[in-house]
Amino acid sequence: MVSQAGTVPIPAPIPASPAPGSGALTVTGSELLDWRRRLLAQGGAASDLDWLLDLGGGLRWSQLQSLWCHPQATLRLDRPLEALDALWHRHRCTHEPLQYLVGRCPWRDLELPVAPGVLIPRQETELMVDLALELRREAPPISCWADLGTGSGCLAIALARSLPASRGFAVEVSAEALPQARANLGRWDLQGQVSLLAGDWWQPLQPWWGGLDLVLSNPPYIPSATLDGLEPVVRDHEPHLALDGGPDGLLAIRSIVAGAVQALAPGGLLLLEHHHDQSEAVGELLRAAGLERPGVHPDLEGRARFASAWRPVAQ
Ligand SMILES: C[S@@+](CC[C@H](N)C(=O)[O-])C[C@H]1O[C@@H](n2cnc3c(N)ncnc32)[C@H](O)[C@@H]1O
Repeated sequence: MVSQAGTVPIPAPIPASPAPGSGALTVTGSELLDWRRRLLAQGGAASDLDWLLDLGGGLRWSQLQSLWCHPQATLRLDRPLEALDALWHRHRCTHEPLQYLVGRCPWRDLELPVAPGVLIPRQETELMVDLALELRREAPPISCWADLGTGSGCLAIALARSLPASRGFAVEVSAEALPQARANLGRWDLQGQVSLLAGDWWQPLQPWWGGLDLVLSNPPYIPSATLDGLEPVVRDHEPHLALDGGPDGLLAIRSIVAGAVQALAPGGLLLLEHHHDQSEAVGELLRAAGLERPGVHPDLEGRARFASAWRPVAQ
């Protein structure tokens, strides 16, 4: 929308990382559209560049669209075009994910700080929180839960915000991810509600074994041999500890499922994300471990991407 004064209102504040480079923060619509045209002529996807303009420059997509009709409007960016240019160039040359370059990733209703060494939270994972709450709708209230392999802390933060009266645990083994998860939990003021525990899957949760009403995990599940075939933006920059699920992709899932009967509370729920072709194998692991009512849940494209199962109440 263009204001009376002909200035496109840029909503505030991208919590600004200091803008690299120098240059004017105020540009006209036509300057910006020329700049965009020039960059795209050199290659790259328009959707990626517009993402950078949004998250890196503070220019929402709808505001960009309005410039086609109002190229004379002036607007204020969070970073000068020279700095955005430099980030785009770096992304195109090195395949570094834009999320790492701007230091943030939109996920559910959050803008999560992310950095190399931490998995960039994925869209499909957004579904896990609502799925878990829906599955538990008829069950007793959740008082204690855990997120295994918390990475940026995305699932733990979203779950804690949805269940403010609960106690949560976020487990992570990566020395690079732990400080990011700690900072992100602090950013949403959740340190008192969610304890961040360093270690291997269930091990740091030992004092709470038998008392966890809900455990979520998006573990590494990509078969090792497949990693080389991933897009360079993922393969060369995201942490393999977060991706590599061993020879058949099920190494981490096996460990998590194996500990679930002991660690979940009676009647507790385990919910896992997995690769699109692992649904059957994960279901078998859940049944073989003594969990009951295994469930298969689709992502937004209808592919089976989540598995759930319950610890029997009487055991
Ligand atoms: C696929 S990522 C998920 C991160 C985050 N939960 C998300 O959904 O974006 C898997 C996470 O598990 C962590 N991880 C790998 N092995 C682990 C282990 N043995 N114990 C605890 N966490 C582990 C990785 O460091 C990574 O952060």
